[in-house]
Amino acid sequence: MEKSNQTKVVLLACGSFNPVTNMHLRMFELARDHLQDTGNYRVIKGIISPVGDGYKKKGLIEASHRIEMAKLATESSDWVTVGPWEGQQAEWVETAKVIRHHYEELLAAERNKDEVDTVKIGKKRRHEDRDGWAHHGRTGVPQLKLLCGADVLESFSVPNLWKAEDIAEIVGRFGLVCITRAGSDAWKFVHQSDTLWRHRKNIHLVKEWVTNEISATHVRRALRRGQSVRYLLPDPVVQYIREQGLYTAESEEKNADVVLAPLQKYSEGCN
Ligand SMILES: Nc1ncnc2c1ncn2[C@@H]1O[C@H](COP(=O)(O)OP(=O)(O)OP(=O)(O)O)[C@@H](O)[C@H]1O
Ligand SMILES: NC(=O)c1ccc[n+]([C@@H]2O[C@H](COP(=O)(O)O)[C@@H](O)[C@H]2O)c1
Ligand SMILES: [Zn+2]
Repeated sequence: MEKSNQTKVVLLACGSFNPVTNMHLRMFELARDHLQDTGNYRVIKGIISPVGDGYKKKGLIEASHRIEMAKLATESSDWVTVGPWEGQQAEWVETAKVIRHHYEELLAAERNKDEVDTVKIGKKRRHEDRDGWAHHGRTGVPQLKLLCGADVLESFSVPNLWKAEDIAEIVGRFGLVCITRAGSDAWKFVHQSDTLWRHRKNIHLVKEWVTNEISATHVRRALRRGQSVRYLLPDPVVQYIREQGLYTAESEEKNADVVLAPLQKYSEGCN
């Protein structure tokens, strides 16, 4: 039941989605259950944001295909949608920037809703927290949280992959919901990082008890070998891959000799 003191939340998942799998969709369901079980949150929307081609990950096929597959995969969901903006950018976009973009969209939508409602406009407050990030005190604006798997959380410590200030902004200003597996050391990881520990109240670790090892890498491998991927991906996605002839030995070699965009950017010291 909806309570007035519940915080509305939108979940944003950034990743390759090369292709989107049933596990990616499960992440959203697990995260929503976890947040709503606390009694403090109401999850109103989920957004899948496939990364742009500029990310240069090995085997990454065109964003237009990955966006289309994500749209087909979410046709059956009444709350998870696709955010195509990131995938449409020519250059790779840092995740913190992607979150900011979606937060601006939420604010704009809320502004449109109560533009003429002077009572609500009267409630508008802009305040800054202890880290200096502006928050909009308007009651209607949902929180936007990044949804990811434990591998992304653990990648925070890979040298030259993430900027420290981006990590601080993601966990400090927005918040993180992370799907972990039984036996995963995500809590230890949070404990060992001063930034993550400082913002631990904004980090929700969701334990997945029924472990599911579906990975896009496995799916691409099976497709190259002409094996069935049915029930690993939603049927419309399987059909699209077949129709378009996606995921071949050739596509797996894309970007084989290129450095991943963030590593390129941050190792050059031009951040
Ligand atoms: N089995 C899983 N359990 C928890 N999170 C997962 C799982 N698979 C993917 N994720 C998460 O889904 C998001 C998108 O990941 P990504 O597109 O890399 O999928 P993937 O299946 O890991 O693909 P790949 O094998 O190409 O790395 C990331 O946040 C990742 O951590
Ligand atoms: N510094 C950063 O903002 C940064 C670094 C590495 C990966 N990422 C993002 O994390 C996601 C990881 O996706 P994959 O697990 O498919 O590689 C992508 O959306 C990528 O853009 C962001
Ligand atoms: Zn991955």
